[in-house]
Amino acid sequence: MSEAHQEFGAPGGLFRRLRDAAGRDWTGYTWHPFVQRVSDGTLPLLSFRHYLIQDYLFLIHFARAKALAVVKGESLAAMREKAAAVLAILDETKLHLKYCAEWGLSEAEVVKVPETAETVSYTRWVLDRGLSGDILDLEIALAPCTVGYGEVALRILADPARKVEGNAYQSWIDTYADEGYQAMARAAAARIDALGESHGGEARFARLSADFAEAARLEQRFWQQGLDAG
Ligand SMILES: Cc1ncc(CO)c(N)n1
Repeated sequence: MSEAHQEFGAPGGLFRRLRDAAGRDWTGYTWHPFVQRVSDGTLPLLSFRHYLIQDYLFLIHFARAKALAVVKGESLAAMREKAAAVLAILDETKLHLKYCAEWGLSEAEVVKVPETAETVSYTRWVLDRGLSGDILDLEIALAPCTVGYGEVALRILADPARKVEGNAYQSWIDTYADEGYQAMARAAAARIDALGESHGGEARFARLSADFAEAARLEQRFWQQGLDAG
């Protein structure tokens, strides 16, 4: 896999330092077997379906966590960016509902599905980091999600084993490869870099890096629940 991460964060900035420090937790997330099988088209539909329904429920709570970043935003520019990100998350759910509609599942049916432990643990952990910490703690908990899926898409585009023709998961891939999503992911990494400067990232590195790696492991478990359902 090439240099997909070079897209996100500045050299020497807090985002790249956290990503590098997360090591295998990060690569195990962004190149999880679930992702590889989306790329080569061999993921069982049942796996994808389980994942996508849980991801719909995930995004509802993730939007709430992003909204907390509006509340905790320390500048008008930050508040605007986060408000737009809340709307982007709510837009992302259209992808999920489109797939669900193809499977004959309505939104009313999807929201009735109970959240799994993987979904609850990840989303409520992010909310808790934001409630108990400051804006940097919250953004660190949010960033692996936003930036990670940007990297996932770039890894898939660069994958020699990628199935391009007739890949059932192509519209999922397109959503995250889309320039609008990629720009949001780059902006999220840039914000981490800026907050690192303004909010003492250096002195707080040990805790921030533990949180970043924790989010990456929670993401891995999120993919894994899909694989296990296949
Ligand atoms: C679990 C998870 N992480 C990240 C994203 C990207 O928004 C998503 N849709 N779901």
